[in-house]
Amino acid sequence: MSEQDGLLSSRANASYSATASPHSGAAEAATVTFNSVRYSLLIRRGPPCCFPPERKEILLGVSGVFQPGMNAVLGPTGSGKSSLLDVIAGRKNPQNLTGTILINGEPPPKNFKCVSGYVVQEDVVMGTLTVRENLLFSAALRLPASVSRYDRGRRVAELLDQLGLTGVADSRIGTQLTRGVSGGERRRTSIGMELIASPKVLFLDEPTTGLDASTANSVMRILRNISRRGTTIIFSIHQPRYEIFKTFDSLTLLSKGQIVYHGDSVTSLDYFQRLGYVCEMHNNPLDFYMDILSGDARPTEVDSAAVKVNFDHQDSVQGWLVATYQGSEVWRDVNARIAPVLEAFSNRQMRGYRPQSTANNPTYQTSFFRQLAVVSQRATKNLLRNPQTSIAQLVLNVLFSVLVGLIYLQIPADTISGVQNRVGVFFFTTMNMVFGNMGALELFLHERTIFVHESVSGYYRVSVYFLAKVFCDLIPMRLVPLMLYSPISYFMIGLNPRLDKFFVYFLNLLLVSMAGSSLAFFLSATVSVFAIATIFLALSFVFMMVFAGLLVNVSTMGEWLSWAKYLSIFRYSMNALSINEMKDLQFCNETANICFDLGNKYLSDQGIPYENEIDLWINEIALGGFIFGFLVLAYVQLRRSGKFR
Ligand SMILES: Nc1ncnc2c1ncn2[C@@H]1O[C@H](COP(=O)(O)OP(=O)(O)OP(=O)(O)O)[C@@H](O)[C@H]1O
Repeated sequence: MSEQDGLLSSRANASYSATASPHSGAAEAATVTFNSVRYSLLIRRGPPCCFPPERKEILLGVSGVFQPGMNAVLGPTGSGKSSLLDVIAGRKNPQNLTGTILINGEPPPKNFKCVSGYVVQEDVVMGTLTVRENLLFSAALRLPASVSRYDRGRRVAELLDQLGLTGVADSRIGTQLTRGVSGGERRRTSIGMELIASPKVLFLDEPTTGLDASTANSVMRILRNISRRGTTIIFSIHQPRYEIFKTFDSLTLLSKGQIVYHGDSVTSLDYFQRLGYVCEMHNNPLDFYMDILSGDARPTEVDSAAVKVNFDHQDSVQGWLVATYQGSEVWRDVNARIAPVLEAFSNRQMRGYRPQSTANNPTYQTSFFRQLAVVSQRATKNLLRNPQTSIAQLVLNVLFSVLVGLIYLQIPADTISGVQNRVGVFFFTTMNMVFGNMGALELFLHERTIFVHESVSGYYRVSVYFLAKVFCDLIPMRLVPLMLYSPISYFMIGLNPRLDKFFVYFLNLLLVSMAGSSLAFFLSATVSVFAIATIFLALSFVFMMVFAGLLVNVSTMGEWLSWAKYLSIFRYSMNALSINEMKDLQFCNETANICFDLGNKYLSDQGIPYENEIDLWINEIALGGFIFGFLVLAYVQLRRSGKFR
């Protein structure tokens, strides 16, 4: 078996079987074996023209075994702790990986990301929901559909109790604007969301970062209790205190992507003592290890192998520590545990064994429609508990409709101002509909970390999140305000009183508003910095506005530039509104008592086709095309961002 095959067949196949845990009381447990895992990335240091991409090695052939219990991964910042966790958890692009990862001697199943738990460093709990609601959300999506609502509630109550969260179960988590539960309670909620489905392997990326010493201690004690029920807990951690060190079963020390120690945490002190490093009595061993890795601590007795080491030079110390570890008893012991597992797997493969395909196994615990219901419910709750933006949108629309109604109040169809006022009102209204959508940029940007985490962890399909978010935005933020804006403005202005004309006006405003917001959704799913997304959106709108037909007559534009009119949602909207109102409209000079066919003349002068019924609808179809196109692009971008961490 090639190493590549071993690891990456892991992605392709197999459900993973359970073996008895070395820990008492564990009915099912998982032992993670990894061998020669290399992870590298192509990094570009400048513009593609001048800087070819360079390969950066992040993990340089690391091997080890994580058993049920508390497995700590430590190392200086940038040593590759998070990368190691992500790689084992199947959250990195397999194209950048080589090596073997086995769970209980089998390649991890394709849906390993969904059946294991991963608590990320960032906050990924919904701030507007309570602690209990967040856990219920996870339970509704991560437990099989066959588990009843009652049982889900019970499981959540059990977890709240286990994590010491019962007292704050009905408190909101809190957002940037409103204070909620404490940092420790928030972190425990994140852990609870991952524990819902009782994963056999739980990964935690720096679970104590940002917590005070006693909260960090209580989080680690909880994790230790969970590990004693047979869960393999693998976590990275930064400079924990001694109390926390005592909760570890195994310790992995990483330095620049290489392992300098992987074994029992208790005997780690003896190991370093044998290298000549003596930890003073009151020194925290983990602080001491960090000092060793950085070269700040020196062996008190330097043996012959270490004579050539330049202890003033970190790379020299690191190279010596790695080499010493690879020649040590500790490594031989690790290797003795890895080798039979690899051999057994390789023998099975040679005998023609192919891991059971999971291609037909459901990756998600729940159906598309159930996911849609649960995610939409959360999005609606979020909106109702954070109503400022939707109320502002509604109020602004009413204010603008009254304003535009007062400015253009009951416009007459006279020869002097009739055409100008109508064109003015269409431009103003279209501009209002398009620029009123700048807020839609928040849609995917705001919750990106939560979405990436939940999508990678298999809470729901990307399409579910996309549909839930889009509908929960379009209905309250675009459709409802428009239902007030359209009748107020239309009838105050005094446009054609025919009901069918009003409906075309309403439909057109809805389409142009949706087209503008769809472009905003696309940018929101593509760009991760709000300010940059705003600049792109504003520039696109201004570009489209120039070709609307009011600021410049597009029929007189040079051919080299006139194609741009087809990219303007302003133009389609202006054309449709103009045809709807002006076609066959007579403009009269009351003093001379004479009427002119100025409506048709205006349309002809602007090069707007209007004679056939379809001429109006082509504009609405084009707006529909923009909506569809931008939504598809937004979905594709969302899929891309929700694949790997
Ligand atoms: N996507 C990436 N692009 C560029 N460099 C990366 C990327 N991911 C990781 N690295 C680099 O790989 C190295 C290891 O990163 P990793 O996040 O795994 O370290 P870490 O030990 O977890 O650090 P920290 O303790 O600061 O979280 C770092 O030098 C980091 O800059």
